[in-house]
Amino acid sequence: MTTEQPVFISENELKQFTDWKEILHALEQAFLAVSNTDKSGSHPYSSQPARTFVHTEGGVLLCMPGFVGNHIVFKSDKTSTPSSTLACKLITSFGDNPKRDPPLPDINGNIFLFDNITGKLQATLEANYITGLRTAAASIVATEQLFFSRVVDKSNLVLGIIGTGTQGELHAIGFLNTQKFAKIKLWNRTRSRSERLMAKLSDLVPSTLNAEVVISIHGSVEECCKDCDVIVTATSTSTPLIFRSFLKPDVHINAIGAGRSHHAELAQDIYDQCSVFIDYKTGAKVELANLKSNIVGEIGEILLGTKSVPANGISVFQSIGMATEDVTVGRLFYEKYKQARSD
Ligand SMILES: NC(=O)C1=CN([C@@H]2O[C@H](COP(=O)(O)OP(=O)(O)OC[C@H]3O[C@@H](n4cnc5c(N)ncnc54)[C@H](O)[C@@H]3O)[C@@H](O)[C@H]2O)C=CC1
Ligand SMILES: O=C(O)C1=NCCCC1
Repeated sequence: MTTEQPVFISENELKQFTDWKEILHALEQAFLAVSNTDKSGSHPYSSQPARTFVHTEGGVLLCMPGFVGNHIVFKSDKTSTPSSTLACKLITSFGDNPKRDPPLPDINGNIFLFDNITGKLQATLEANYITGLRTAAASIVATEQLFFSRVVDKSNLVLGIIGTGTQGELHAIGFLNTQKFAKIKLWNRTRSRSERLMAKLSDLVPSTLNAEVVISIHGSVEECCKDCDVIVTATSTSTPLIFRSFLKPDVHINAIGAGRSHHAELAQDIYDQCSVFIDYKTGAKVELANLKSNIVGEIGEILLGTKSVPANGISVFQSIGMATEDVTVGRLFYEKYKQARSD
């Protein structure tokens, strides 16, 4: 039996292993795993309860356990045999943190990876950066399925980012690295935060798929959403920021922010008319219980071919965030860490 001690993998170590293609693959595996009910086939499968919340005076602690069986860790390794991974993310959200001196992130978390045979802890991974990456990758996979699959003319597409905090930033970077856009439009409640992101993106752009992209900052949500084909909302607002009249008829929205509820960013007149897809039904039963809209299905059901994509109209990916995403992405980063150590 192994006597090895668990390793701790810091944010700085993790950053050098970022590979968007592999992360998108890990997300596809997570989506497939939650929607697949057949353990005997070739697809991954999962065990994942709804996450639990512990509320305190200052914030909330989320406990996110998950297991994914029969998943392929590396897309690029054609010979890799399927793996099974057990993990639990513990993550806090303390809304006053950004106002502290020095400021702290609102969200702070760690992923605990366990040996699938013995149940022993193998690794603790700092999870602020991974949470941002996997949330952005979930939106990118959802956008590929719900938007790019139904769009004929892919030239001159416009992406809008509403909320340029940690999640907004990683979404912008993820989309720049994986999809073609002619323009990226930014809005944030505090303009200086959009300016900071614009400067960062301008430095990154030459090394991405989008060397010619035009980036702009907007003074109102309405102006930012105008002409957008794809929108990301990544704010902690508790009241709606986007109304139907701001939108193109076939826009796709990734709504990821979680203020008082997970569906506060979009007005009811959008939910009255759109097709909503989610990450997992088990979580939606709890966290989207008050959402009045047409929830068509899970992204994994599209990937499995058991649900089809509406040909037109507004599509919304209502991202809750789920443990299986942290399971497959956490395992990918752990394997990359081990490879780097053995080189
Ligand atoms: N769906 C998912 O899987 C995940 C969702 N989240 C949620 O995404 C949201 C953003 O998270 P981070 O970027 O990490 O936080 P952050 O603190 O870096 O950014 C928060 C953003 O929300 C904006 N904001 C806050 N209150 C607002 C209001 N009333 N009106 C307009 N804008 C407002 C801020 O200006 C800032 O741009 C949070 O609600 C968080 O809980 C975070 C991680 C995963
Ligand atoms: O999925 C996650 O991770 C989170 N979702 C909501 C806010 C905290 C982190």
